[in-house]
Amino acid sequence: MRADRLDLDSLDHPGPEKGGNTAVAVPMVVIISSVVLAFEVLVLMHSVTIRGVSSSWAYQLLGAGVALVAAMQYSFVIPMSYDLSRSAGGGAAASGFFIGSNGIGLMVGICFSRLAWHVMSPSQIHAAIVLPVIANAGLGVALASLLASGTPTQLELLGLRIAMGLFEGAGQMIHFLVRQKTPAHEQVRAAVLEYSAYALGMGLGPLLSSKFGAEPGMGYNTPLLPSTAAVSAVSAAVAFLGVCMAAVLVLAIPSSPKDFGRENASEAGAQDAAFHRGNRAAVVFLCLVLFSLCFGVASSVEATTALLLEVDGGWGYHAIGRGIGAVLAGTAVTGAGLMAIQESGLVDDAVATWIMLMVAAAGAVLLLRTHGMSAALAADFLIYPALVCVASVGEGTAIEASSPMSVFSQPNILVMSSLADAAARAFFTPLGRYIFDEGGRTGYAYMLLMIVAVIALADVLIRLLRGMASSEISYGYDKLHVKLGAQGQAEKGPDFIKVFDVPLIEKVEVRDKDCGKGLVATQPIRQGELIFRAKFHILPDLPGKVLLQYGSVEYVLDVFGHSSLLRPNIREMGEVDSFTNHSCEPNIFYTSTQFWNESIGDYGVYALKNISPGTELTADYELFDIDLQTVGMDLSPCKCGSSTCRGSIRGCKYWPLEVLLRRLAEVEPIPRAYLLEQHPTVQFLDFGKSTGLGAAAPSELEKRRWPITAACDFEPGAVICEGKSCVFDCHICHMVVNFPVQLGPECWLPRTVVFAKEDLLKASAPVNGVGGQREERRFFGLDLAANGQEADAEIRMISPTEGHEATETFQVRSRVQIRAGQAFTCSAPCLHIS
Ligand SMILES: C[S@@+](CC[C@H](N)C(=O)[O-])C[C@H]1O[C@@H](n2cnc3c(N)ncnc32)[C@H](O)[C@@H]1O
Repeated sequence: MRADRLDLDSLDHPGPEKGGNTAVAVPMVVIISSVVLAFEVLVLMHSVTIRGVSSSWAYQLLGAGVALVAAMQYSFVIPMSYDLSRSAGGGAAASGFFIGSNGIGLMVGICFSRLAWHVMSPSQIHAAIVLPVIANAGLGVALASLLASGTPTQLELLGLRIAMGLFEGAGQMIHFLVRQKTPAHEQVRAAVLEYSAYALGMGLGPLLSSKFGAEPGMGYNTPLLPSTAAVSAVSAAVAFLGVCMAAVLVLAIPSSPKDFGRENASEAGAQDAAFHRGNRAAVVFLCLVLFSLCFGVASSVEATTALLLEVDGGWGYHAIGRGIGAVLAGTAVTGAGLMAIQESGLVDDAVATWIMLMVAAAGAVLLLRTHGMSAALAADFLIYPALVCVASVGEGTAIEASSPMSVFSQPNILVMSSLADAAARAFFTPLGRYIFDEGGRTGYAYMLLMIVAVIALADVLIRLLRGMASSEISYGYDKLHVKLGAQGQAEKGPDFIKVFDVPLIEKVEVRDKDCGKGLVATQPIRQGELIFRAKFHILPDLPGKVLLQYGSVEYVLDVFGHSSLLRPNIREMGEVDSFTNHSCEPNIFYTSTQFWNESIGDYGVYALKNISPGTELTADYELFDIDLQTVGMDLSPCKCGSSTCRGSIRGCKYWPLEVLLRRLAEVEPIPRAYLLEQHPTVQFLDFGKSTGLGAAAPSELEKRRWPITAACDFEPGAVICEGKSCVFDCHICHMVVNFPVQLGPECWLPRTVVFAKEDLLKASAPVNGVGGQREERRFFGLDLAANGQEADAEIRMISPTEGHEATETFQVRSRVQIRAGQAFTCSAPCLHIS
């Protein structure tokens, strides 16, 4: 098919007709860049809080915005690049090299991002990612001025293309962040959104530049590349360099930002358990192959169609710019359509991918069978958008299969796919033009069909391997499903083992803080106040994700990252409270569990201090009954920033018990004092320390009482304990007792016990002789024997009566032998207050 062979040298290039319109081009780029930039900065600074839009959507829009700007800049120069490439000499392959040359800058930028992601802390990353965006906007202005000014040189244009690639690569840090904030089930959507925005930018760029930029055929000089052979060697070397850099980056650099290193260990363990290692490697590898082939073919089609239109059709640069711009903008529309289809659940990823592959194949066949220019453009219209969408599904799939602590972490997969993209651009663009030049339309069309067939094969293999992995996952989920009844699973897909639909808490909001998400007060909160009642859920100790719907915002909780091991095989996961961060100077405190059964329970979250709006609510994790290392949380170093920060937070079991109990005793009276102040009808009794008494843990989960028992064996007549009693009005019926339990020598556990009405009556005796409205009883806190029943012990008052409401001391003596750990009943003294 040598008849199709292109003779670039024989082309008659138009000379420069006029300079660009600087006055229009610069403000255009400034305005577009500024709008997108302002949006990005707003999202980055978290001042965009749109109710009804999940924060993960906001991040995905941010990623799309960044991609749009990068693509617009990249493609603004495309018509010029075609012109530039031809003046460089070296034939079709050389022109391809010019078009793909920003891949070199891209690779360097990607390496920079990946290193920065590792070296910087999360807060530094948040601050730093604004920089590439700002630099990019500046570059856009420079580009517009240069092109509009009239006579850019080859070197200037090449420099700009490489700089564009560099900044695009540096902007990868933003994509790392975006993908980190995107839950697994939204990764494909995030990728499609990003690549659609990218394609839209690629479409807008040539349209804008053909309208406002410099005219082509201007004063380029100094041909840079001499021959096709040299260009082929350089592009193969660039592709090889990309592969090597990917290998070094993913193997040598840990996956997480500086302080997040071990935090994700349990998550990694969970995901590793759900996804066989070999399968993961194969899935990621195949996704990358698919991804780079798709992008390679897409960029090759884009550049080759331009060549075809120019050489065969005699199209001018502006017409080519508009045509290709329209194809790329069409990609954005296809991407949006794909997203809409995915969101509506009409077809799944597999069906959508296969439809698009068939469309791409139809495009190649069209190229094979027809000769007109409109058919060539139509083929581009069919192939380019379809393959970009397949590529984005491939990248999303690879990220779904990521595992934080392995080589296949999200940042690593993004680096690998970006480098694969850069290498594919650098390699396939000249290759496509070269094959077209050598083999004509037919050869080129066969090449495309062959690559589409390889992509299809890769897709089949990926789906087979994923199917094997997901059957492993679903085994675990099925068990959970049976046990827990995973409501919401049907609508939300198999990603979630549970959906917690939580009403808004009046004074609290979830916001991004230095240690990830945190709870922040939105209104003043008084010391001791009950801020909210927090619910917790009992889950099996298996990996999985839970969807937390808080008002209209959705958060994803990871079972291993957001729950603690309650006992072997059972975990406890809170709802909004899962976002409470630790501080060594906490301002909230949890009361003991008030209620729980086999699936849920709740506890009170109280303020230890007056808390002003905007202050983060923090608890002291070392007051919880958990070993942070065992549950996979690592707070070393602690980032609470308080002046008394203990530096490393490991769990209460590492504290001397005496110190721990003293600290518990310090905080418990605070909510209690507030409660008593707010509710004068609640009576409080400090029973006092007693060496003779203990408390038995409830034998079954549903029992919430902690029965009082003998701490050791007592012979008949022995003194079991001395305690404090008080008189209360039976109609009020609220009694809170501080009942310290001895755990060792000088080691007391303060315990607040709330007596319900029936327990109150059992633990008190009627006081005779007081008239009026009040029906009064004396409260002892111990179970009294019912009338006619033999009591195991006897209560005697030992302190002088100072008034009928005064607290009085009593003594308990055993009547029979009482064994250690045994619950016992007492006989009440005869009470008469005149
Ligand atoms: C229960 S979660 C709290 C919510 C968490 N910030 C999030 O975004 O999901 C506990 C995790 O928060 C982080 N964290 C909380 N307080 C911290 C602190 N004082 N210093 C360092 N990391 C902290 C740790 O990564 C810890 O594993």
